[in-house]
Amino acid sequence: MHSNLPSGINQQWLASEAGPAIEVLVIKNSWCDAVIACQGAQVLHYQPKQKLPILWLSDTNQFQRGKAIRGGIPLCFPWFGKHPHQPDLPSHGFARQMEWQLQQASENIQGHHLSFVLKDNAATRLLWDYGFEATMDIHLGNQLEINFQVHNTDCQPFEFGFAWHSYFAIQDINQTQVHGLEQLAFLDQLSPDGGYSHVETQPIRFSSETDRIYQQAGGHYEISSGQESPIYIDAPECSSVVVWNPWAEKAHRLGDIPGDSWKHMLCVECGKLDKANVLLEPGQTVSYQLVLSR
Ligand SMILES: O=P(O)(O)OC[C@H]1O[C@@H](O)[C@H](O)[C@@H](O)[C@@H]1O
Repeated sequence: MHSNLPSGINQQWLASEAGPAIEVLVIKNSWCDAVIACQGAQVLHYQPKQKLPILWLSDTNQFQRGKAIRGGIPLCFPWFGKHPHQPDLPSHGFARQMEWQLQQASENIQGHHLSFVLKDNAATRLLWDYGFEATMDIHLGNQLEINFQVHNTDCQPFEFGFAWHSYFAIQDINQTQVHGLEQLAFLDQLSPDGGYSHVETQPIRFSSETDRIYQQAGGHYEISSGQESPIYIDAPECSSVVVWNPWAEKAHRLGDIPGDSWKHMLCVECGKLDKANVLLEPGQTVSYQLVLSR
């Protein structure tokens, strides 16, 4: 229970039949409406005033503590995708399944500001045996700004990968385009040939399952879909971008993408991953920023 939350923030619990509920902070200010889960410090909803929501969130989430929430902005950390040596470890790391501590919540004329921290503990040590402190600073104003910081508190270096696995709300995948990744080599995760040998000259359009990793991304992208106003994504320090839509068949295999809801979601995931993983020396800190607007 958090005492002294500033006005405009309400603490709520998302009920789960499967066990303890998930704590969320519901924010309303003159700029936006938003919902943030303390599990994963995960933004679940962000809607600038007079505009459509920017993020997609599954209707069928069970909000079961310790289980990844499908939608919003889960953070993949300290690895992306399958663990490189131990495939039985959780996909996309453990940060999205863990409870982050709310350290600070404040309000000013530009909106609300929340600061969450996750430090190594017995559970993280079992999965990744390093001392670390990760901070997620979230500003909820006329744009959504997230600053992610990793500090190495260990006495040895470690390597990590991360991505904001953002699920964007789109009108129709068949009418959607992503601008900003033209002319860049990408790894097609669905193609058996491997390697960063694929390049497209036009904005990305979608007509089947798509799962691509770009490693030399420029940091500025735009998603346009039908008549809706575009979504702008800025992540200047993130050279890796994953573009993912599961299409019908994989959506039905995965949890929490019911019916044709896969047509209304698109993941554009900014971070540093795979061959762009970050090596952090003891005592060092690195930080990355993500800004979303519409
Ligand atoms: O179901 P998860 O673990 O959230 O992962 C969803 C997807 O995440 C994407 O980032 C990957 O590129 C996909 O291959 C994967 O299927």
